This record gives sequence, structure tokens and C-alpha cells, in this order.
Amino acid sequence: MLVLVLNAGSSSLKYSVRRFDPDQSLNGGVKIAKGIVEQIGAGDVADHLQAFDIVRGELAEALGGCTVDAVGHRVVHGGERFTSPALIDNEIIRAIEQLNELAPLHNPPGVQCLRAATRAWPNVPQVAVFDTTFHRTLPEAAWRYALPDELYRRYGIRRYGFHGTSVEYVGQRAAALLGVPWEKFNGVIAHLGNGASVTAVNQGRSVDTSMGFTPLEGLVMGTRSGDVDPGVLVFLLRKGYDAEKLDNLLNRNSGFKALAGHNDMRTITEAAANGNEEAELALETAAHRLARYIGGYHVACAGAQAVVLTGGIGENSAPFRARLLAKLGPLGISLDAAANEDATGVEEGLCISAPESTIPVLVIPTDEERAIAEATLALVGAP
Ligand SMILES: Nc1ncnc2c1ncn2[C@@H]1O[C@H](COP(=O)(O)OP(=O)(O)O)[C@@H](O)[C@H]1O
Ligand SMILES: CC(=O)OP(=O)(O)O
Ligand SMILES: [Mg+2]
Repeated sequence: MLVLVLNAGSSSLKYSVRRFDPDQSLNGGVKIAKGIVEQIGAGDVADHLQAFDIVRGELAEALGGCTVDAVGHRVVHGGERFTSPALIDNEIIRAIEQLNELAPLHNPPGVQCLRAATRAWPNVPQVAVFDTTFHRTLPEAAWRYALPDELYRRYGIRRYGFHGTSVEYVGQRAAALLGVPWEKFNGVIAHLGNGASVTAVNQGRSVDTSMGFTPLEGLVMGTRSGDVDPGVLVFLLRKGYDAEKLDNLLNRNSGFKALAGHNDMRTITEAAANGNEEAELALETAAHRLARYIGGYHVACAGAQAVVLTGGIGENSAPFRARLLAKLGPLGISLDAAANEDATGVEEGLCISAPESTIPVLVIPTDEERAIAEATLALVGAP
């Protein structure tokens, strides 16, 4: 049984194909193809529909005459309705489309890919797997904004949380590494990619998370501001900004891009090492805020058994990890500099804190595509 996974990011389309054999338990299956179309909208590829056609061409080549038996899609916002993966039909696609405004960088391309894939493979079951699902356990005290209830009832304004598929996957791996059952695991998990968020996990359940109504709240990100005083928005509206301009400012032209002129961690780190002061300040600002969240979430999760780092930055940027851990001393955490520089072993997960640290800090590579493939298979039925 072949499962194709499509992960539509804000500017990329990642895909992977896994084969699951009947005699195996899930276990991730066997990866037989993977790829990515990048720089959508900024390079030769105009939009996700064009990216989808490229992926389709690559798949035809990689799979020869074989066809896929199911398609799993990463959908970032599932609102309150989607508390588990959903089998796709037209009504479900429309319901996801209604959430477009709540994840403006992610749901629109997700919906484009859902439609393109159902057109391309009309007889193949398709499943949407939501970033929000893992956060359905947030207690109300964590998901409520201190706003009139009317706004929640009318527009669904509350905190949802994202990156859940990734957080659950690396969290389970961290628990396994520590020899703790997932239902007994408390930890703080930071997914640091182009979008970035932190989640507090208590007994294997999400109890707090830094992204909110949309994937804009919280940490300093590639092009997103993260937390700002909402008073800034009121002020700017009075200065003549409209919704479009605010959206562009906060989602596309803030974060590292605003502070350092670039949203790629490698470029920023190199600039800082060469004495660029803006780059240095951007890294400090991002690490400061993340450290503050980790401290807070140590409390929210009732005492972390581990801090887990994942995503493109968490997995690959040793300088950023060192900068972060230098700020976590008050939690009893200290860095093992040699382990942090050691890229080997990252496949399984790497402990980068010193042995005397009260809380281990683990680097665990995420695999959203694998988790989505398993969730897809679980819904459409094992081979
Ligand atoms: N080898 C590396 N060293 C440092 N940073 C890296 C490396 N590889 C990727 N990154 C950073 O990871 C980020 C992208 O992470 P990723 O999880 O792929 O993002 P997304 O899935 O949100 O597009 C970028 O800031 C990129 O610079
Ligand atoms: C939800 C989100 O921000 O996703 P990504 O990090 O892939 O942009
Ligand atoms: Mg990502």
C-alpha cells in the first residue's frame, strides 16, 4: 500500500511516498520517494498549483506505473470542528477553506493542493491531518483570551495552537528515549522552523502553546512578528494601515526578516559571526523570547522531564541552540558544547545538555510526513 503525503508550507510543497506492507505494524513504513518544491511565489514557481504539477511529474517518474493508494495532506488550521484527521470530500474542503483567514500563509495553499489532488486522483481516498488536532486538550484557561465571550461565540476567537503533528511525534520519541510512557511524559517542546512555536506537554497532552488564533502569536519567526502589544495594531490602524497592510507587515515582513534583513538562520548566524550588529540583536531577541517561554512552560507542564528542540533551526543550528541554552541556567540547564556541535546521532536524537543538568535538552528530528502517513493509513484502513 502506497501513501503519498503532501505538506503545503507557506512557500514550499514537500512530499513523500511510503510503502506499508500488510505484515508490518505501522512503524513508519518504508520511504520510497521524497522531494520539495521551494521558493514558491518568489522564484520560477508561481503558486502551489504549479508546484503540485511539478510534484506530480516527479511522482510519475519515481513510481513508474504504480499508483498511490491514499493521500495524506497537512492542513494547518482545523478550527474547533476538526479534532481528528478527516476523510476528504467537497464539503470538508469547503469547511477547511472557511478557515483560510485564520491561517493566511498555510490554509489557502493547503486547499489548493487538496483540490488539485482530488482532481488528479479522484478515486483515491484523501485525508487531511491537522496541526491543531494535538492541541484539542488545551485547558480553557490556556485557550481563552481575556476578551468578551461574544467574540469567541461569533468568530471562534480563541487560541488553537499549531505544529501539533510535529510536537506529538517528537514528544513521543523523546519519551521513548527517556524510557517514560507517553501518558506520563511532561516536557517543553519547541518546533523551530520558518514558523516557530513552543508547547507545554503534561501527561502526553498539550496544556499550553505559544501560537494562538492564527500561527502568528508567540516566538520571533522567519517573517512573522510573534507577540506584539495589540495596542500597536490599534495605533497603526489610526495611522491609516488597513487589514491588508497589517497582514503583510505581521505575517510577511516581520520577525528575522525585519530584524536582520533575512529569514534564513544560516545567513543570519554567519552575519552575526562577522560582526553584523542587527543579526546579533535578532538572534538575541529570538533566543530571549524563546528562553522566557521555556521557563514559563516548565511551570505550565508541571515540571519538564525534558526540553525538546526540533524543526529546521532546532535540528541544525548549533550556534542558536548554544545561545538558547546559555539563557536556561536558572532552570538548572547547562550545555554540553561538544555534544551540541556533534551532528552525528541526530537521526535518533541527541542530548545536548551537560550530564549535571537538572533537565535534559534533546534534539529530535521531526518527520511530519511520516506522522501524516501513519494517520492517513489509520483512517483509510491498513492494507
Ligand atoms: N544546516 C542548517 N543550519 C542552520 N539553520 C538551518 C539549517 N538548515 C535549515 N536551517 C533553518 O531552518 C529554517 C527552516 O526550517 P524548516 O523546518 O525547514 O521550515 P518550514 O518547514 O517552516 O519551512 C530556516 O531558518 C533555515 O535557515
Ligand atoms: C504552522 C506553521 O507555522 O507552520 P510552518 O512552520 O510550516 O510555517
Ligand atoms: Mg514546517
